[in-house]
Amino acid sequence: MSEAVQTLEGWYALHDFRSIDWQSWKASPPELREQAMEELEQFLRQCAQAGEAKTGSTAFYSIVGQKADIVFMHLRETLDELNELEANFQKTAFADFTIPAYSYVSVVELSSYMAKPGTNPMEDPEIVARLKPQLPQSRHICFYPMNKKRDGQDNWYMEPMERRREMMRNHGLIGRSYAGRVKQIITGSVGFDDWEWGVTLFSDDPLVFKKLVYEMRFDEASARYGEFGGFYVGNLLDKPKLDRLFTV
Ligand code: VOV
Repeated sequence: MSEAVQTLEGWYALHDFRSIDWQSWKASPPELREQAMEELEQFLRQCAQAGEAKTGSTAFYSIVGQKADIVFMHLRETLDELNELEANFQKTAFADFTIPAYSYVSVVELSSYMAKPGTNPMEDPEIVARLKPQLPQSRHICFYPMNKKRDGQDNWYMEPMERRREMMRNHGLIGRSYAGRVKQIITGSVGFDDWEWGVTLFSDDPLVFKKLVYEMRFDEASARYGEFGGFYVGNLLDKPKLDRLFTV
């Protein structure tokens, strides 16, 4: 049996994608829409408080295309808190105008392929910060789930540790060449959701997503072993954009 890589886990993650029921939104009286927006903004303020208290982080983006209209990405200490957040949102008047489109449950993960031997990673503030990250306010988000293949000769899980380490080293080198232009949050979802990892990328330039993902397609870890689910891409929903989006 190949040796399983040790992983470090941080905050739990929920990606909550919603579509807007535009027909109901347009047909509802202005007071109800106003109330719904107020309750959404209150929910977002509560989410922001977790960021200020460093007990979690939430990102809120609109989604381009028909897969969904908005996404909340929540990071929290426990699955219970994620459940509470879901319920708190459902209780808002705004949620009545949304239709669940997709969700993804995972946990922020770092694997130890690149770990320095003989050190305790949890004593490294940089590692702790990566396990419990504050989500950036970048202009764009890109999310997709992925697997490492188990198919005949192309079985990631049958590769010896040293081979996998080498491939992850090359993967990391490509990633590092995008430093400062993109932030990646890799969340593990084995046992939690339908794919093995969630990949969430943040950047101010959406073309960086395309170029990075494309370049990685030629790298062995992705070229031979990567399997990918649907891609969701979107734009930061700040207050002016939120108001514009829902004004009818
Ligand atoms: C944007 C930059 C970037 C950088 C710097 C980077 C670096 C690294 C390092 C150093 C490591 C290994 C240690 C760790 O930190 O876990 C990883 C790990 C991982 N990655 Fe990565 N990755 C990036 C970006 C990045 C992207 C864009 C993707 C999607 C791949 C694609 O083809 O679409 C990805 C995937 C992953 C996955 C699924 C894992 C876990 C694999 C496992 O078997 O455990 N990743 N990644």
